[in-house]
Amino acid sequence: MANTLFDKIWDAHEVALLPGGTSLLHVDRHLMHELTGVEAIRTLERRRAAIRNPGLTFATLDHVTSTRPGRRAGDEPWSTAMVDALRRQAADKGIRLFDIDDGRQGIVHVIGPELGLTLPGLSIVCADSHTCTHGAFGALAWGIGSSELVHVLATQTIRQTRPRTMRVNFAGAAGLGLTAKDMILHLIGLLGASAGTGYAVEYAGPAIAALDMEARMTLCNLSIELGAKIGMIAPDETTLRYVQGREFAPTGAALEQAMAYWRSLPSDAGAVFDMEVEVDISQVKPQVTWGTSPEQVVAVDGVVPDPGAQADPQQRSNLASALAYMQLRPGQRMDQIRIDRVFIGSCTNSRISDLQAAAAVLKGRHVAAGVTAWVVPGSSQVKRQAEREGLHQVFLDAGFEWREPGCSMCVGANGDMVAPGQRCVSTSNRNFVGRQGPGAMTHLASPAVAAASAVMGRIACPEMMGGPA
Ligand SMILES: CC(C)[C@H](C(=O)O)[C@@H](O)C(=O)O
Ligand code: SF4
Repeated sequence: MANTLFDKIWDAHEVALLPGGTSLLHVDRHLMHELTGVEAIRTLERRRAAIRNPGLTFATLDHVTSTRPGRRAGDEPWSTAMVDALRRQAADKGIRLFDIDDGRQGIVHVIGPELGLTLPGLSIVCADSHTCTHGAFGALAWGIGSSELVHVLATQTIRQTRPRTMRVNFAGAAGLGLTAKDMILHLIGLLGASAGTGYAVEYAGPAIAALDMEARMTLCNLSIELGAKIGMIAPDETTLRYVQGREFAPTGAALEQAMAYWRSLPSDAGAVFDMEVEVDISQVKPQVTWGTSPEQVVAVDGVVPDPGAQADPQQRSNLASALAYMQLRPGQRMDQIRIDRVFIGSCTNSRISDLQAAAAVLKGRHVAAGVTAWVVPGSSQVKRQAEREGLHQVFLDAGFEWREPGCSMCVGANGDMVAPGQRCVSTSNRNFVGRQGPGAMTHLASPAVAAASAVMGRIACPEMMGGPA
C-alpha cells in the first residue's frame, strides 16, 4: 500500500491503539525549556513519579533567559529563579541541560537540529507550539501541552489522536528576494490561519526541494500559524548532508543503517492525502503582515486592505479591529509605514543564513534615525559562527545591538519588549495583539525585509533602498 511520510513515521511509533481510537506513541526525543519545563518537573515531583528515560530529554534556556551581553541567568529575580530551578532539576534528574556557559545553548528549535538531536523519522515533542520546526527533517514533531509534558516525562510516550493529512505542493521558481518566510506567509494568507487545524501537513514540490535546511526550518516553523501542529518535509540528500557529522547524529554502521531508513521515508507515489493544495510561487513577492494574525499579510509593495470590501461581517469586523490596533488605514501603502524597532531573531529566522541575509543588506549602511534595531542569534553556535564571519561587526557598524541567544523580543517573556505604541518589523512568527509587549505593533517579515526596513525607517525590501551603499 502507498503510504505518506506522515503515516510511515506515525505507524513506526505506535505502541498501542487505545480504546476510543487514540494512539499511544513512543517519544524518541523530548526537548525542554525553562518556561514550561520547570513547572512540569515540579508536578511530577508532587506526584512522586520518576522520569522514565531522562536520557531522551534535552533541556535548554531560552524563553525567560536574559539576552544582555554578560548575562548569567534572567534579568529579573523571578526569571533568574526559574533558570536556577531548571539547573537544579536537570542536575537532580540526570537531564542534559545546555546551559548558558555550555557553548550549545540557544532557542530549543534552533539547537535541536544544530546538534543532530533532530533527525529524520524520529518522534520529537516539546511543550512549545513551534516544535513543528523539526518537521523540516522529515521528523514527526509537534508541540504538546503542560499535562502532556508530565505524561511524556513519566512514560516516554504520548497519547495522540491521529490527524488527517494534507499535502501542499509548491510549484514554480522563487522570484527576486523571495525566501521561505515569504512562501509560508503567502500560504497562510491564501488558506487562512486555521486551514491546517486537525491536519499533519507535508510540504512538497520543486520549490521545497530547492530549499536548504535552514529555509525548510523557517517554513515548517510557521505550520502552527497555519493551524497545523505538524508540518513536515520529506528527507532528501539535502537533509542527509546536513545531519551527518553533528554531535548527536549516528556515525559508522548506525549511520548507514539510518540513512537507508531515512531514504525509505518519503511519501510513496500514489499515497493518498485527505487534502491536496497547489501553490504557484513564481509571482509571489516578499511579504509583510499588516494585521494581528499571520494570515493578514500582503506584498511589501502592496496596500493595507479595506475591511469594507469583505462580504462576511465577521471577517469585516476582524479586519477592522486589526487595523485599529495596528493604527493603520485601508489603502495605505505598506512601504510608507514608519517603524520604530527592528527585531532579527526567533526560532523562525535566527540561524546563520538569516544573519548572513540581513548582514548582506546592511553592509555599509546605517539604521535610520529613530529606529532601534536588535539582532538576537538563535544559538551560541550561530553567534560564534557569525562572529567568525565578521557579521556582528556589520550589524554593530549599522547601529544594531548584538545580543546573546534566546527568544527575546519574539514573545518578550524575558522582558525584552517593544514599548507600547511602537511599531516593529520582526522576523518572528506571531503578530498577535500584545505579542511583543502591551500595545506593541508587529509586522512579520523575512530577515532581508527587516534589515531593509531598519535602513529606510519604514517597511521596505532591499530593492527599495536605492543604489549601493
Ligand atoms: C512559551 C511557549 C509555551 C510558547 C509556545 O508554545 O509557542 C512560546 O514559545 C510562543 O512562541 O508563544
Ligand atoms: S523564539 Fe519565539 S516562537 Fe520560538 S520558541 Fe521562542 S518564543 Fe516561541
